[in-house]
Amino acid sequence: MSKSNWQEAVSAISPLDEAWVVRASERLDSLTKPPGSLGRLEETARQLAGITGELTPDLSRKAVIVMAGDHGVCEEGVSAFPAEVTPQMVLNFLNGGAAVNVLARQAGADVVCVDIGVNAELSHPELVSRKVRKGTANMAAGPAMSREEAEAAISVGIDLVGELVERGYRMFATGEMGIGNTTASSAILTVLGDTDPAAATGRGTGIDDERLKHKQQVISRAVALNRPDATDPVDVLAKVGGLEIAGLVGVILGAARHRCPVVIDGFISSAAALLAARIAPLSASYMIASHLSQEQGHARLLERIGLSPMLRMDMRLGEGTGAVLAFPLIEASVRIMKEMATFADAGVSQGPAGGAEADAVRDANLSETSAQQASEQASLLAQAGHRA
Ligand SMILES: O=C(O)c1ccc[n+]([C@@H]2O[C@H](COP(=O)([O-])O)[C@@H](O)[C@H]2O)c1
Ligand SMILES: Cc1cc2nc[nH]c2cc1C
Repeated sequence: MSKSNWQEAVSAISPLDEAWVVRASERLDSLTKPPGSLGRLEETARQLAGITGELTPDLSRKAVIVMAGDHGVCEEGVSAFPAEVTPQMVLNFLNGGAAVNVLARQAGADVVCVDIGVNAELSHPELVSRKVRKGTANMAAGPAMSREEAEAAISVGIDLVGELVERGYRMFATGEMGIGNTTASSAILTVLGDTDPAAATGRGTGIDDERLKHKQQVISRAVALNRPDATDPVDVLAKVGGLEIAGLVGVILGAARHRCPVVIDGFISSAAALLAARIAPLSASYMIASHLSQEQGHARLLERIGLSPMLRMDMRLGEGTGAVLAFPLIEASVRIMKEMATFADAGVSQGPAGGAEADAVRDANLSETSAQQASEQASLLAQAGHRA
């Protein structure tokens, strides 16, 4: 059987370039600061070098891809908001009035809004119309979609990233809109994260205690009915996932395929990231976790992928809002590499004071620092892929 285009993309994902991680480490240790003192910025600079094969990649052309889809499981009363909010918010994104639009403008990023599975017929000059089907089916009554539909939605994400890379985009953020999609994401965490539905389920748009219990029962019912195979991530996606989640799996795989960093937003995006990491373990090293959502289960999802979030903002909106907030931090790490003076340039003394012996100690420490950090990071990134 010939490979589908998404399987081709998966086979084309390669590991980070370790030689560039080491080069980045050496550069970082030559800059006027104690080694390692810029913490996560340094880690990000090394990761970006390993991803792009450049010390100072130009990531200024960047987009948040907001995948939108409806969820049949809304019939079960699992959300605090009605399903019609999904198409209404799509129009809000297109008109520039949603939170993600504001934060994207602040970060100098473009918002690309995709109809991958909204029930309504939507039309707007800026809308990317790639509907795979009108909404998922209710997973509490049968599979959310067929395997073919899940694969088609993954391909939508991969193809879109390919098109954007052609147009010069070099960094991506994941965003989504779909009333009911925290139910799908919690079901994914339950199955792939081997997690009790109670620990995997949160309040989404803001449900009360009674509805939360009901939502957990709906998830347990959907998992028992569909029996997704935890060793087959595409089966899990088709049976208890969502079209926009599948589209984001494609965005993540596509970014990794094109050696671009992909910034992961909150709970739903992280469910897509866990699926992507299970489909293609190497894709995990291209991910940057932006923030820790308030949604119950998010920390566990990130831990299962081996990611640690950059920010804690007590947000739980989705849309890509947290991911877009992290863009300037990621660009700051490139700027550090580009603009900071080295010890030699600035005539700043490096390491412990006094004598040839101190110099020798310093040199030993420094070379250890570079090599150690680079190899630690390479192995952490490899482990992230391995764990997922
Ligand atoms: O990303 C998150 O962490 C997040 C947490 C809670 C809710 N959301 C957003 O809220 C919607 C899903 O919530 P719900 O309650 O309808 O399942 C969907 O449009 C998401 O973008 C997003
Ligand atoms: C208003 C609204 C905006 C959203 N953005 C993402 N999910 C959302 C859910 C609601 C209800």
